[in-house]
Amino acid sequence: MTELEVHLLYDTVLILDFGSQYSHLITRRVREAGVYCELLPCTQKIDDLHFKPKGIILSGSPYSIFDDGAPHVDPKVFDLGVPILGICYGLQEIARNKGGQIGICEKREYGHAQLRVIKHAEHPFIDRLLDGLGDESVVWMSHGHHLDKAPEGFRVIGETDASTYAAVGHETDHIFGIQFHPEVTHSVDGARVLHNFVVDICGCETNWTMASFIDKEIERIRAIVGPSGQVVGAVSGGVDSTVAAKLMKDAIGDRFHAILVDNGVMRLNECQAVKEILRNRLGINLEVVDASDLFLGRLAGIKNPEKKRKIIGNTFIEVFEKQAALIDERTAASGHGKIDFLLQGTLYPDVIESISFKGPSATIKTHHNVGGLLDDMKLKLIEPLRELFKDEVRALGKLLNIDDELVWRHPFPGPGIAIRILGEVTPAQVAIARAADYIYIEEIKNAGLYRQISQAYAALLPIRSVGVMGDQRTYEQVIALRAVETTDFMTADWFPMPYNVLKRISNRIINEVKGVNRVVYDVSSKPPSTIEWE
Ligand SMILES: Nc1ncnc2c1ncn2[C@@H]1O[C@H](COP(=O)(O)OP(=O)(O)OP(=O)(O)O)[C@@H](O)[C@H]1O
Ligand SMILES: O=c1[nH]c(=O)c2[nH+]cn([C@@H]3O[C@H](COP(=O)(O)O)[C@@H](O)[C@H]3O)c2[nH]1
Ligand SMILES: NC(=O)CC[C@H](N)C(=O)O
Ligand SMILES: [Mg+2]
Repeated sequence: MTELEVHLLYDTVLILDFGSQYSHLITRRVREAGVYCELLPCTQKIDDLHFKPKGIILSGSPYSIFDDGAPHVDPKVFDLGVPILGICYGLQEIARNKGGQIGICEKREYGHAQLRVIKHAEHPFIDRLLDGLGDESVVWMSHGHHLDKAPEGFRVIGETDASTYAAVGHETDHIFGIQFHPEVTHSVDGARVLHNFVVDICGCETNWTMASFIDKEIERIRAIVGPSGQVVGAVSGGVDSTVAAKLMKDAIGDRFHAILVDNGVMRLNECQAVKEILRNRLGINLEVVDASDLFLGRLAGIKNPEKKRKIIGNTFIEVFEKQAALIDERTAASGHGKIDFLLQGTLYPDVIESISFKGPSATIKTHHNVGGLLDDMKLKLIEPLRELFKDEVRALGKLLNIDDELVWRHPFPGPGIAIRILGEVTPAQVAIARAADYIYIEEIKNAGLYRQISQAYAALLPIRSVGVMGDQRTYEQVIALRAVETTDFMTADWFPMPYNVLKRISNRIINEVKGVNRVVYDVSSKPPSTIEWE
């Protein structure tokens, strides 16, 4: 099946990650240039690579190149004969391998710098990297080491006041290094530099578009599933699983079975709404399996967030397995094969996170994870979105004619409202949290702010406070409103909600939701807080 992998269908640039916090951005910028690329840890052995990249980018790194445990690249990258671009630490790594000299900056350079472009009429290939930048360009620097001497054969193509070797290139080996970071928007012509590298230097075709992806992916799914194979998919109504489901439906029609598990902690009216939207607008026959009693029964008495998450994750698996078996029975006479495949909406950030060369990071939260389904099920995975970022998924959704309402939906976690009710999850608490959340989102939409906010929800706190309503003392619970802005959900800023909107929301929640007499607004960023309260 390897001939169907995406990196064999598109010209692919390989980005080797040395742990910089900007490595994902390099990936984003290259894709924005219309070129497909993949991020792998810098420890990737070239002999184990399943494809030949058209070019390689070495990222920056928080390490000092002189550190004992500093990460290093497989020297075989230099034997592949493809263009290489080193960024910051990546440049230093090139120098280390090619015999240059690296030294410690007298003054750590952090922030903006003026790059002066140096042209070489007699060496036209190296001029390509900074082509179109004019004589000078503002770049962004973040380093404490720099080159004291470039390796043999490298010429300076750009300098700043503090860095003599701000950009270097090798005319015949096609190896380049830059001390600045082209991937951050503070480098004004950064996107142009990366475009120059992947297109004009590596010669990649700029055909990575979501339109071409659709055709290739549908073909790929058909080849994998075969003419009679059947597929089940866990579909939540979230944008990822909806887009994945639409692709699958377009590829194999009614041999795809979408299942939404009602775990009793979905948003108000959510299951029915999702079912109707998916059926009426996308032609996907989604089956809602009501397992709310099972989930709520198992959650009874549980206060610990991690326990809640695990119970919900495991129960999902159980319900899902049972359902797949039922579908097999039901379709036994259809002439279709048995269900062999499980559709997942895994995105590239999930994949990237699990490949870091530093190994897995500390567990902050156990994300309910469909991946867990696999241990017990013999189903093989199909993950059409595995190579995509969330904004690419949204673009894909639009091309697949999925409504804006679905495409721009705020993400909703699998464990749902259970991790937004602090303390014990009971049907009564679910009802309060749901009602408050519904009003909150409705008012955000009324105010025209839904798209500006990346994710918003109401959390129900387990504490009571004193209030006065109709001259009576009340002693009731607190709703905490959360709204964040983020692109990647790894970091997030709290959203500056206009006061008049807050006022309306607070009024409505206190008046309309029984059991709540106080509303507060969460002004914490991630980090150090997280988006969900549990
Ligand atoms: N209630 C549910 N029923 C069936 N599958 C679910 C349910 N909740 C989550 N899933 C599965 O878990 C996967 C991961 O959930 P996740 O919330 O990350 O993605 P999503 O719901 O598709 O999109 P979004 O991130 O926008 O909410 C989903 O793609 C879906 O396959
Ligand atoms: O499908 C999911 N299953 C989970 O278990 C889960 N936990 C958190 N989230 C979502 O992940 C993003 C980051 O959330 P945190 O800042 O709370 O970790 C936010 O978008 C959260 O809603 C989940 N999604
Ligand atoms: N941003 C970077 O890649 C920094 C590389 C290295 N840590 C230095 O300080 O020079
Ligand atoms: Mg979701």
